[in-house]
Amino acid sequence: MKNILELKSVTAGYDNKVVLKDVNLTVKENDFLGVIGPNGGGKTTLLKVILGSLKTIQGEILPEGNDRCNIGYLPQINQIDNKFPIQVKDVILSGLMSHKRLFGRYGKEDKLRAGELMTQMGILHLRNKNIGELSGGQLQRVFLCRAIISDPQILILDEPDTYVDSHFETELYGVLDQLNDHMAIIVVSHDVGTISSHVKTIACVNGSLCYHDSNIINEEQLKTYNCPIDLITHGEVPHRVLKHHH
Ligand SMILES: Nc1ncnc2c1ncn2[C@@H]1O[C@H](COP(=O)(O)OP(=O)(O)OP(=O)(O)O)[C@@H](O)[C@H]1O
Repeated sequence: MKNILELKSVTAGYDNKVVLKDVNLTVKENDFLGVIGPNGGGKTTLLKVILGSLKTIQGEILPEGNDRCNIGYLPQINQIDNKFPIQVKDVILSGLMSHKRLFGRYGKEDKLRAGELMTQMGILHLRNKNIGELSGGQLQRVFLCRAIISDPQILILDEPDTYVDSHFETELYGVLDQLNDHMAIIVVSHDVGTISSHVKTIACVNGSLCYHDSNIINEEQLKTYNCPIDLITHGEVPHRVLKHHH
């Protein structure tokens, strides 16, 4: 399987504060990586580095610059400004913006693709609504369509299970399983249990990054990875932290 993104000895942070130290990570085609870790451990910082919105202090990311792979990104829903008066269909099409020349218009095919995705996510009836009128789960679906409309090589989701009902959560992971046939997926979650049965491998981020080449991980391993279980699960600690991948 081909490597599509590599982080080599990356150190990153803000001003003089180092948040991630000496991080190594390789993403291959068809990877489905779950990123877990305690609050403030650096999960979002890792995503910013991968997305190129935060410069590294040290280390390198391959491929460099313009050769960087195409990445689709679903931000945390609470970071989205839904007061901005924009319609659902235009939000989804805006996922193609960086692929269009400046002032490039969306073509017929782009609009058809947006329609297909909205149908797939069950939100076609919302296409002319302003995003401010949507529920958290509906907004999540809209931004997922936006993230995948350009058919990226890697899809990154930051806490996609927040603000969604359990029905959509199951549906979401069903959609992700399908997408994983032709794109790598990185999903950040606080909740080990939720992502457990869907990811193929796991990275624990708590200042450093420990890669676990399996979706089954136990409490002991989490401790050695500097990822204390009590900090990353809500409520009861499950006996078996992660289930088998089906
Ligand atoms: N823009 C910023 N400027 C300065 N410090 C920041 C900035 N963003 C994050 N930090 C700090 O970096 C550390 C890691 O934050 P980050 O958001 O990456 O963690 P996280 O693992 O995603 O946390 P959470 O699970 O709470 O979302 C925290 O101590 C945070 O306060």
